[in-house]
Amino acid sequence: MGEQEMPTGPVKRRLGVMGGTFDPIHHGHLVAASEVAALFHLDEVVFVPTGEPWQKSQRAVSPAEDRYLMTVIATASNPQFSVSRIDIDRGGPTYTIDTLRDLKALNDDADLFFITGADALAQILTWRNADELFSLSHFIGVTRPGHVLTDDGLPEGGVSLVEVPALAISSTDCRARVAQGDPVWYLVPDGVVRYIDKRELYRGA
Ligand SMILES: Nc1ncnc2c1ncn2[C@@H]1O[C@H](COP(=O)(O)OP(=O)(O)OP(=O)(O)O)[C@@H](O)[C@H]1O
Ligand SMILES: O=C(O)c1ccc[n+]([C@@H]2O[C@H](COP(=O)([O-])O)[C@@H](O)[C@H]2O)c1
Repeated sequence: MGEQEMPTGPVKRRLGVMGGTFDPIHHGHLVAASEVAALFHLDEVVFVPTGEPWQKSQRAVSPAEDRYLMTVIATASNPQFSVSRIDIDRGGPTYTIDTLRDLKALNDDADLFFITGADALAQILTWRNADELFSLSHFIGVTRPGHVLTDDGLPEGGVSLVEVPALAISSTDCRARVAQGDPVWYLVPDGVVRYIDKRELYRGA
Protein backbone atom coordinates (compact mmCIF):
# COMPACT_ATOMS: atom_id res chain seq x y z
CA MET A 1 0.00 0.00 0.00
CA GLY A 2 1.34 3.41 -0.95
CA GLU A 3 1.91 6.26 1.49
CA GLN A 4 -1.29 7.97 2.55
CA GLU A 5 -1.71 11.39 0.93
CA MET A 6 -2.46 14.20 3.36
CA PRO A 7 -5.21 16.52 2.12
CA THR A 8 -3.68 19.84 1.11
CA GLY A 9 -5.27 23.14 0.13
CA PRO A 10 -4.61 24.77 -3.21
CA VAL A 11 -1.09 26.19 -3.47
CA LYS A 12 -1.31 29.98 -3.31
CA ARG A 13 0.40 32.20 -5.84
CA ARG A 14 2.99 34.53 -4.38
CA LEU A 15 2.42 38.05 -5.64
CA GLY A 16 4.94 40.81 -4.96
CA VAL A 17 3.64 44.38 -4.89
CA MET A 18 6.02 47.27 -5.52
CA GLY A 19 4.24 50.57 -4.89
CA GLY A 20 5.90 53.84 -5.76
CA THR A 21 5.55 57.24 -7.31
CA PHE A 22 8.12 56.22 -9.95
CA ASP A 23 8.86 59.82 -10.98
CA PRO A 24 10.88 58.40 -12.73
CA ILE A 25 11.29 54.65 -12.14
CA HIS A 26 15.01 53.81 -11.81
CA HIS A 27 17.32 50.81 -11.49
CA GLY A 28 17.13 50.92 -7.66
CA HIS A 29 13.42 50.01 -7.91
CA LEU A 30 14.06 47.28 -10.48
CA VAL A 31 16.95 45.65 -8.63
CA ALA A 32 14.97 45.64 -5.36
CA ALA A 33 11.98 43.95 -7.04
CA SER A 34 14.13 41.43 -8.88
CA GLU A 35 16.13 40.48 -5.78
CA VAL A 36 13.02 40.07 -3.59
CA ALA A 37 11.30 38.02 -6.32
CA ALA A 38 14.23 35.58 -6.31
CA LEU A 39 14.67 35.41 -2.51
CA PHE A 40 10.95 34.99 -1.76
CA HIS A 41 10.11 32.75 -4.73
CA LEU A 42 7.53 35.21 -6.02
CA ASP A 43 5.53 34.22 -9.09
CA GLU A 44 5.05 37.83 -10.18
CA VAL A 45 5.81 41.38 -9.06
CA VAL A 46 3.20 43.98 -9.88
CA PHE A 47 4.41 47.58 -9.93
CA VAL A 48 1.72 49.99 -8.78
CA PRO A 49 2.35 53.67 -9.59
CA THR A 50 0.62 55.98 -7.13
CA GLY A 51 -2.29 58.17 -8.19
CA GLU A 52 -1.81 61.13 -5.85
CA PRO A 53 1.02 60.43 -3.38
CA TRP A 54 -0.33 62.47 -0.44
CA GLN A 55 2.99 62.43 1.46
CA LYS A 56 4.71 64.06 -1.55
CA SER A 57 2.26 66.96 -1.84
CA GLN A 58 5.05 69.48 -1.08
CA ARG A 59 6.34 69.10 -4.65
CA ALA A 60 4.76 68.90 -8.11
CA VAL A 61 4.51 65.27 -9.19
CA SER A 62 4.55 64.42 -12.93
CA PRO A 63 1.26 63.38 -14.55
CA ALA A 64 0.18 59.87 -13.59
CA GLU A 65 0.06 58.76 -17.25
CA ASP A 66 3.74 59.65 -17.73
CA ARG A 67 4.74 57.81 -14.56
CA TYR A 68 2.60 54.82 -15.58
CA LEU A 69 4.09 54.66 -19.10
CA MET A 70 7.68 54.93 -17.80
CA THR A 71 6.90 52.03 -15.44
CA VAL A 72 5.53 49.95 -18.33
CA ILE A 73 8.60 50.73 -20.47
CA ALA A 74 10.99 49.84 -17.64
CA THR A 75 9.35 46.52 -16.78
CA ALA A 76 8.25 45.35 -20.25
CA SER A 77 11.18 43.01 -20.91
CA ASN A 78 10.76 41.01 -17.68
CA PRO A 79 8.04 38.32 -17.94
CA GLN A 80 7.74 38.25 -14.12
CA PHE A 81 6.96 41.98 -13.89
CA SER A 82 3.63 43.66 -14.57
CA VAL A 83 2.11 47.10 -13.94
CA SER A 84 -1.26 47.92 -12.40
CA ARG A 85 -3.31 51.10 -12.87
CA ILE A 86 -5.47 50.53 -9.80
CA ASP A 87 -4.10 53.43 -7.75
CA ILE A 88 -4.27 55.80 -10.72
CA ASP A 89 -7.78 54.79 -11.80
CA ARG A 90 -9.22 54.90 -8.25
CA GLY A 91 -8.58 58.66 -8.15
CA GLY A 92 -7.88 60.78 -5.09
CA PRO A 93 -4.98 60.38 -2.66
CA THR A 94 -3.31 56.96 -2.74
CA TYR A 95 -3.42 54.84 0.39
CA THR A 96 -1.74 51.44 0.46
CA ILE A 97 -4.67 50.04 2.43
CA ASP A 98 -6.82 50.55 -0.71
CA THR A 99 -4.10 49.15 -2.99
CA LEU A 100 -3.89 45.96 -0.93
CA ARG A 101 -7.68 45.55 -0.55
CA ASP A 102 -8.16 45.95 -4.31
CA LEU A 103 -5.31 43.59 -5.18
CA LYS A 104 -6.62 40.99 -2.71
CA ALA A 105 -10.06 41.18 -4.32
CA LEU A 106 -8.55 40.73 -7.80
CA ASN A 107 -6.15 37.94 -6.71
CA ASP A 108 -7.96 35.81 -4.12
CA ASP A 109 -5.65 32.90 -5.04
CA ALA A 110 -2.53 34.83 -3.95
CA ASP A 111 -0.54 35.79 -0.88
CA LEU A 112 0.70 39.39 -1.11
CA PHE A 113 4.24 40.60 -0.39
CA PHE A 114 4.55 44.40 -0.32
CA ILE A 115 8.09 45.54 -1.16
CA THR A 116 9.32 48.77 0.37
CA GLY A 117 12.62 50.59 0.74
CA ALA A 118 14.07 51.41 4.18
CA ASP A 119 12.86 55.03 4.00
CA ALA A 120 9.25 54.10 3.24
CA LEU A 121 9.26 51.29 5.85
CA ALA A 122 10.35 53.79 8.52
CA GLN A 123 7.24 55.86 7.72
CA ILE A 124 4.73 53.03 7.62
CA LEU A 125 3.12 53.77 10.98
CA THR A 126 2.10 57.17 9.55
CA TRP A 127 0.21 55.48 6.71
CA ARG A 128 -3.60 55.27 6.74
CA ASN A 129 -4.98 52.25 8.69
CA ALA A 130 -1.42 51.14 9.49
CA ASP A 131 -2.64 48.35 11.85
CA GLU A 132 -4.70 46.66 9.17
CA LEU A 133 -1.96 46.71 6.52
CA PHE A 134 -0.19 43.74 8.08
CA SER A 135 -3.29 41.52 7.96
CA LEU A 136 -3.51 41.95 4.18
CA SER A 137 0.11 41.50 3.18
CA HIS A 138 3.52 40.47 4.37
CA PHE A 139 5.96 43.43 4.17
CA ILE A 140 9.50 43.14 2.86
CA GLY A 141 11.83 46.01 3.74
CA VAL A 142 14.90 46.35 1.55
CA THR A 143 18.14 48.20 2.15
CA ARG A 144 18.65 51.59 0.58
CA PRO A 145 21.89 53.59 0.78
CA GLY A 146 21.57 56.48 3.24
CA HIS A 147 18.70 54.91 5.22
CA VAL A 148 18.71 52.59 8.22
CA LEU A 149 16.69 49.41 7.69
CA THR A 150 14.78 48.53 10.87
CA ASP A 151 11.47 46.97 11.85
CA ASP A 152 11.33 48.74 15.24
CA GLY A 153 7.72 49.25 16.32
CA LEU A 154 6.33 47.08 13.51
CA PRO A 155 4.34 43.89 14.24
CA GLU A 156 6.46 40.82 14.90
CA GLY A 157 6.32 38.40 11.99
CA GLY A 158 4.76 40.98 9.70
CA VAL A 159 7.98 42.25 8.17
CA SER A 160 11.11 40.68 6.67
CA LEU A 161 14.25 42.73 6.21
CA VAL A 162 16.54 41.92 3.30
CA GLU A 163 19.77 43.27 1.88
CA VAL A 164 19.62 43.96 -1.83
CA PRO A 165 22.56 45.10 -3.99
CA ALA A 166 22.97 48.74 -2.95
CA LEU A 167 22.19 51.27 -5.66
CA ALA A 168 22.42 54.87 -4.44
CA ILE A 169 19.87 56.11 -6.98
CA SER A 170 16.81 58.21 -6.19
CA SER A 171 14.12 59.70 -8.40
CA THR A 172 14.92 63.08 -6.80
CA ASP A 173 18.50 62.83 -8.03
CA CYS A 174 17.41 61.72 -11.52
CA ARG A 175 15.04 64.71 -11.80
CA ALA A 176 17.78 67.10 -10.64
CA ARG A 177 20.25 65.65 -13.14
CA VAL A 178 17.85 66.12 -16.05
CA ALA A 179 17.12 69.70 -14.91
CA GLN A 180 20.87 70.45 -14.92
CA GLY A 181 21.40 68.79 -18.30
CA ASP A 182 23.35 65.88 -16.77
CA PRO A 183 22.87 62.34 -18.15
CA VAL A 184 20.63 59.73 -16.51
CA TRP A 185 21.85 56.93 -18.78
CA TYR A 186 22.36 53.71 -16.75
CA LEU A 187 20.53 55.18 -13.74
CA VAL A 188 17.19 54.51 -15.45
CA PRO A 189 16.44 52.05 -18.29
CA ASP A 190 17.29 53.28 -21.80
CA GLY A 191 13.64 53.53 -22.85
CA VAL A 192 12.93 55.74 -19.83
CA VAL A 193 15.79 58.09 -20.81
CA ARG A 194 14.19 58.39 -24.26
CA TYR A 195 10.70 58.91 -22.80
CA ILE A 196 11.90 61.67 -20.44
CA ASP A 197 13.49 63.38 -23.43
CA LYS A 198 10.49 62.96 -25.72
CA ARG A 199 8.04 64.33 -23.14
CA GLU A 200 10.52 66.99 -21.92
CA LEU A 201 10.03 65.91 -18.31
CA TYR A 202 11.97 67.46 -15.41
CA ARG A 203 13.53 70.24 -17.49
CA GLY A 204 12.40 72.90 -15.07
CA ALA A 205 12.57 70.71 -11.93
N1 LIG B 1 17.72 52.92 -4.62
C1 LIG B 1 16.75 52.27 -3.99
N2 LIG B 1 17.01 51.11 -3.33
C2 LIG B 1 16.02 50.45 -2.69
N3 LIG B 1 14.72 50.84 -2.62
C3 LIG B 1 14.40 51.99 -3.25
C4 LIG B 1 15.38 52.76 -3.96
N4 LIG B 1 14.77 53.85 -4.48
C5 LIG B 1 13.47 53.79 -4.10
N5 LIG B 1 13.23 52.68 -3.37
C6 LIG B 1 11.94 52.27 -2.79
O1 LIG B 1 11.00 52.15 -3.85
C7 LIG B 1 9.70 52.58 -3.42
C8 LIG B 1 9.16 53.68 -4.32
O2 LIG B 1 10.06 54.77 -4.26
P1 LIG B 1 9.83 56.16 -4.97
O3 LIG B 1 9.04 55.98 -6.23
O4 LIG B 1 9.33 57.15 -4.00
O5 LIG B 1 11.34 56.50 -5.42
P2 LIG B 1 12.36 57.51 -4.75
O6 LIG B 1 13.66 57.34 -5.47
O7 LIG B 1 12.35 57.37 -3.26
O8 LIG B 1 11.67 58.90 -5.16
P3 LIG B 1 11.93 60.40 -4.60
O9 LIG B 1 13.40 60.66 -4.64
O10 LIG B 1 11.14 61.23 -5.59
O11 LIG B 1 11.36 60.45 -3.21
C9 LIG B 1 9.87 53.05 -1.97
O12 LIG B 1 9.51 51.96 -1.13
C10 LIG B 1 11.36 53.34 -1.87
O13 LIG B 1 11.85 53.18 -0.56
O1 LIG C 1 -1.04 54.41 2.74
C1 LIG C 1 -0.50 55.48 2.99
O2 LIG C 1 -0.97 56.32 3.77
C2 LIG C 1 0.85 55.76 2.29
C3 LIG C 1 1.60 56.91 2.58
C4 LIG C 1 2.80 57.12 1.90
C5 LIG C 1 3.26 56.17 0.97
N1 LIG C 1 2.49 55.07 0.75
C6 LIG C 1 2.92 54.07 -0.28
O3 LIG C 1 4.29 53.80 -0.20
C7 LIG C 1 4.80 53.50 -1.50
C8 LIG C 1 6.02 54.38 -1.75
O4 LIG C 1 5.55 55.72 -1.75
P1 LIG C 1 6.43 56.94 -2.21
O5 LIG C 1 5.55 58.11 -1.91
O6 LIG C 1 7.68 56.88 -1.40
O7 LIG C 1 6.68 56.76 -3.67
C9 LIG C 1 3.64 53.77 -2.47
O8 LIG C 1 3.02 52.54 -2.80
C10 LIG C 1 2.70 54.64 -1.67
O9 LIG C 1 1.33 54.53 -2.04
C11 LIG C 1 1.34 54.85 1.37
